[in-house]
Amino acid sequence: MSDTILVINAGSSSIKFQLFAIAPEKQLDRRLRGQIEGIGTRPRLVASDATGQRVIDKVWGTDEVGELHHALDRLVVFLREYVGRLPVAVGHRVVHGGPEFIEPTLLNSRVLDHLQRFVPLAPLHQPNNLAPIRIVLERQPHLLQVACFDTAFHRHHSEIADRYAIPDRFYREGVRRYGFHGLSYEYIASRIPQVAPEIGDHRVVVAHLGSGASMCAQQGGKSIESSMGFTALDGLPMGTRPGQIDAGVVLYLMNEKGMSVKDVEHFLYNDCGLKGLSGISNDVRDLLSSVDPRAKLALDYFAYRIALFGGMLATALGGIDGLVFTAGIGENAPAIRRAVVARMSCFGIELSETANGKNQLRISSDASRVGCYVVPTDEELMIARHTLQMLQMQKMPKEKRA
Ligand SMILES: Nc1ncnc2c1ncn2[C@@H]1O[C@H](COP(=O)(O)OP(=O)(O)O)[C@@H](O)[C@H]1O
Ligand SMILES: CC(=O)OP(=O)(O)O
Ligand SMILES: [Mg+2]
Repeated sequence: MSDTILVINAGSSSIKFQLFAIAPEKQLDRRLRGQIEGIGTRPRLVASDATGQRVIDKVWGTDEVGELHHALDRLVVFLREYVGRLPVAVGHRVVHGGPEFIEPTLLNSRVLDHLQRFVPLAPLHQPNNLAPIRIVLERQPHLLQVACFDTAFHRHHSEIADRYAIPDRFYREGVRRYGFHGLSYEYIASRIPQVAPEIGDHRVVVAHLGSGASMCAQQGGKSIESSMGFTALDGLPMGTRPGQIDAGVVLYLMNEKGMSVKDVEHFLYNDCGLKGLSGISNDVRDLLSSVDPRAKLALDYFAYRIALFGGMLATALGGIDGLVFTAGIGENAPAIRRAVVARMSCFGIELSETANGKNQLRISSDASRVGCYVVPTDEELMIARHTLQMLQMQKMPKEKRA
């Protein structure tokens, strides 16, 4: 059997994983993809093989898999039974790389300690991203592990895009507009020449709409600007996060409502966004099927803000030639895409109702000046590509490494 690369994308309540075989010509062959979702609520492991055939579907009680490390233990047992042998490398999604980590990085305990410092900047993600790295380091210290950062793809933004209007000393210590979902955007950038050659090197706005949501202005496969900033709280409203909010609201909550720093942090990461606004759910599927006017308000707000940020990013690019939707909502919710594009019609974007209704790759009408697309993202494949590159670099003699 060929060597394999295991990819782990540990989120706030799920662990997504994929296993890739390294084919002889150094191609990546997907062998297994799955996730443990509902950790702490309804823990369930599902995985499928390369043909899409389910190889496991297992449910546990919350008393058995209440926390991330329980889920990791279960994942190790499953992989040991199903795959039988160790991968040659493990690639991880790490949400925050701070100012220093601008490319995929080989992991060791020193790097891990450094990444631990960014936990306060991504409290929902970073601890869960780092937990599996620590476990592998403890149990298999010689196994090559690579951290791939959500922030890295945006690290070449211009200085003007990277700053807040605060004194320079804060910028120097790392208070910057990082941007996130970079692995997803990097993957989409790699797909655009194949799926939409007509927008090739032009000005593209990509909307990654999942549990977390953000948008990215790209040109020539590079990120120019992002809707997110220092943390993954900024920009678009999300399932449970408010997106852009006046800092004065935070001061009000603390000064007038007596909320502590921890209270405010919990509130902003868990109780706002679509969930807070609707009072119903953070899941777009629930809101779309609800007749409650608060669900409609939340969805209208979501589409309105996506269109507003679309305008902002089009300005950063000096115009727009393509609009791409991706991630859970972007790939599967025609009604959201319709509402966004209706608000962006001033840019010359028009949908084909039929194509949009079927989640087709190209969803703009023939008359549309701007091409509009649905491109499924694959953060795990992007991580596997980076990990393979790192593996190959490690095999090179030291003097030949870049
Ligand atoms: N068919 C669908 N229609 C509308 N929204 C959907 C659909 N399928 C998934 N979603 C939305 O996608 C979100 C998850 O997106 P995903 O990209 O998987 O997020 P993450 O990777 O950040 O957990 C869910 O919260 C849900 O609202
Ligand atoms: C950065 C971020 O918001 O990630 P996710 O969408 O996985 O929550
Ligand atoms: Mg995600």
